[in-house]
Amino acid sequence: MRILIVAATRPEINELITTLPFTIHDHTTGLPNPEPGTSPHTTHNSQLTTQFTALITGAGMVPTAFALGQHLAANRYDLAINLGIAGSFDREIALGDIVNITEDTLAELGAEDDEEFIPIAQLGFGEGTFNATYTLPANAGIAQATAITVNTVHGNEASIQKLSSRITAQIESMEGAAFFYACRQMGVPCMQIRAVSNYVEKRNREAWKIGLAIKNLNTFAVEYLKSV
Ligand SMILES: O=C(O)c1cccc(C(=O)CC[C@H]2O[C@@H](n3cnc4c(=O)[nH]cnc43)[C@H](O)[C@@H]2O)c1
Repeated sequence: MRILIVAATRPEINELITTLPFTIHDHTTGLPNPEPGTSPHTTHNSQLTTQFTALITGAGMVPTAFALGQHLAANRYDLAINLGIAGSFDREIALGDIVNITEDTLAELGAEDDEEFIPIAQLGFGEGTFNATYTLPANAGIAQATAITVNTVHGNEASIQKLSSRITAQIESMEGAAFFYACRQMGVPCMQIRAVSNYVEKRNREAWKIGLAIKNLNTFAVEYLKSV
């Protein structure tokens, strides 16, 4: 079995890729890929042979789509998993919690019509919402959530109110929908797991729990990948 882990930044998955044997492709360094000494690794367990590859894309949907398009054109995977931290609109989700994203929307893709927003699908020349094709089993105990993907992290109450009046989502990231899109285009089964580092609110960086979110995300990912 071949599993691809996709992350925006190295710190988000560093514990995972230094705990389990990974082939690493890092688009943020300018160094050769795969990183020397990291390829190939095969983990044997009682049932099957698993190979883990990490693709670090850089933050945002453009770097994610480009890196994935390039990588998936030359490599075959049984499952791709997008791991990262994220913001939450939903205060029922605690900082540090992990969620399994089932649906993700390119929230800014469309047109303004004065005060109204027309989504790309309504304009008739594209799609803005993409879905996971693989989800965690219910006994994993991880809640499912919906998400939006943005170029600009929301940090202004007026723009958050305006967005919330036209779209209902619990989670915000800068890559998720681009990841689902690229996987769909290349026919790769895909899943997205996010750990909440902050609430979507007027920018308040001191309240962000990045360390906690990254720790929880990596603890989950190590255990999950050991079990597959
Ligand atoms: O400052 C640090 O120590 C640090 C370490 C690792 C990663 C970061 C990032 O800022 C990662 C950026 C990444 O996080 C996602 N994210 C997090 N919160 C939000 C949000 O409220 N809205 C949208 N995206 C968010 C995003 O996917 C970025 O790629 C910092």
